[in-house]
This record gives sequence, structure tokens and C-alpha cells, in this order.
Amino acid sequence: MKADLPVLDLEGVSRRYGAVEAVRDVSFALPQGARVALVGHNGAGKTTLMKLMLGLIRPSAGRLRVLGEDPAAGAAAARRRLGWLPENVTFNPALTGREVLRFFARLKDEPASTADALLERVGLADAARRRVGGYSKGMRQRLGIAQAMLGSPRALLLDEPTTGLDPAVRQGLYDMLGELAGGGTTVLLSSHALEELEGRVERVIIMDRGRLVADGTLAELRRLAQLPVRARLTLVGEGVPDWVGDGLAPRWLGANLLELSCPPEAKMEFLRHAAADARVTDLDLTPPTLDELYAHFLRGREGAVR
Ligand SMILES: Nc1ncnc2c1ncn2[C@@H]1O[C@H](COP(=O)(O)OP(=O)(O)OP(=O)(O)O)[C@@H](O)[C@H]1O
Repeated sequence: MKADLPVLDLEGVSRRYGAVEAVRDVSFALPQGARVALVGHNGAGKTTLMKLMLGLIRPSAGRLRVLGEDPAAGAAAARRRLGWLPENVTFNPALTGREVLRFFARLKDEPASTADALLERVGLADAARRRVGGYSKGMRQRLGIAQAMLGSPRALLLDEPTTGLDPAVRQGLYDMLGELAGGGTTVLLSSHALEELEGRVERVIIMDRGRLVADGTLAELRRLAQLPVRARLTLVGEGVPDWVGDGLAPRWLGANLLELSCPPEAKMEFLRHAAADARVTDLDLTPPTLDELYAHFLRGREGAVR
């Protein structure tokens, strides 16, 4: 496969389950080393997309290429270069972490030493001889990721890998995914937890009821959505400053804390006014959150359906 070919490439892919169109006409291509999140409500089609990429199910329409090959055509070579962490992964609780990973290593024709090195890599070396039944949720997820990393996959598909993890464990997991992507592995993860993706993926694909409704970097999606920036001014003295028009939708959050909603095109003018006003003693700007973006694109979709 040529280096510049997309690792995962979908063109007009649909998948039906009887009357349910779980995935409808989805197209995207992910290059080597990309870190991408697939976000959407329950039933949006995220898991179905991953199963299609893994070749576990076939599309009803469209074309899918994984490392240049059709994953469902029995091209085992391409499938072996994919790592998968299913949602709610479970392992035999009576086995130790080391036994579990060595078992999966055998399935992938990998030496036991690779399994041991991966346990070290995901921070489970000290717990390797403990039974999985006694592992915390975070430890089980780490073991799941180690399992997905067996065979040095070119792409990792992770179905909701951070659900149920505490913030420190989640951060550790994203750090690990960042390192893998830095080394050239394409990482595609699905998530409901939009806020945690900020700064941790470079691209977000938003799904809604089987359709792709937005695809881009967070900055691109923010630009497309043209959502207002939230500004909070700390003020001395009484009343809303004269230069704050109704267009900024002023709203008092406290005796001297004023919140404004600033359209992107008015931001620089707003900053000039705020900087020149001696009554302003502090200023915070917050770009639209991922949840606001998500709501915006889903609203657009509802508008399109009507
Ligand atoms: N094997 C199946 N048989 C019938 N319908 C299915 C099957 N798998 C998925 N579906 C349906 O396809 C749609 C998409 O499901 P999918 O599991 O891909 O969504 P999801 O985005 O992963 O959701 P979640 O966040 O809940 O995991 C849903 O309406 C679901 O009920």
C-alpha cells in the first residue's frame, strides 16, 4: 500500500438492518497517524461503522477500503493490521492480565514477549500477575487497549474507550493514544463525551441517525457553525457600559460580572472596546463548546429533514 493512501476510506457507505438504516451514505477518509473522534447519540451508527471497517459486516451499498483492501472480502492481511476495542469489553475474570494478553497474542501469532511488553506500555506490568476479576474499570480498559495494540496495528478502532473512566485515567489513555498516533497509527474512537475531546483529537466526525452531519477539525467546525463566543466582563461601577449593544445579549451573572454573547465577526471590535474601557477589570473569552457545536449541527440536520 502506498504511504499516501488513506488508511480508512469510505465512499457512500450504507448499511441496513431490515427496515433500519443504521448507516446512510457515509463518506470519509482517514490518513496515517490521524486522531479522529466519531461522535453521536445512541443509535447514531458509530458501532455499525466500526464493524463495517473491521469486515464483520458488509455494506448494503457503497465502497469501503481498509489499507487499500476490502475488509469483508476475506483479505485477512488488512484486517490483521487493525486493532479493535469493543464497547464493554470483558475478559475471563479468572485469568491474570498476563494470561489474557498472552492468549490474544497467540491468536495473532505474536510472541508472548510482545504481550508482556504491551502490558508494560499500558501501565499494567505490576498488575500482570493479578486476576482480571480484581481489576478496576480503568485497568480493564488498559488491558483492552493492549489487546487492540497486539500485532502493531496501522489503525486502532476504539468503541467508547473512555466511558466510566475517571479523569486521571482518561488523561493517561489519551496520552497513550497521542503517542501511538505520533508513531503513525491512525486512531478512530467513538464517544458521547464531547467535552473531553477538546485538544485530544484533531478531527471530529458527527453522526446523527446513520448520517454524517459534520466532519472537520474543531476550528473548522467552529468556523462553519459561526456560533457566538461567550465573554465575561468583570466591571467596576454600575450598569451595562454604553458600548455594549443589545446585539451582544448582555446578562448579569453577579453584581459586577456581565456575560455577553459575541458573534465571531464582532469579536475584534468588542475586544477593542473592552480594552479601552477603564471599568473593565477582567475579561474571559470562551469559544463555543463542542456540545454547542454538536447541538448546532444536529439542529441543522433536523431543519434539512423537514
Ligand atoms: N444487529 C442489528 N440488528 C438490527 N438493528 C441493529 C443492529 N445493530 C445495530 N442496529 C441498529 O442500527 C442503528 C445504529 O446502531 P449502532 O449500534 O451502530 O449505534 P451507535 O451509534 O454505536 O450507538 P451507541 O452509542 O448506543 O453504541 C440503531 O438503530 C440500532 O438499533
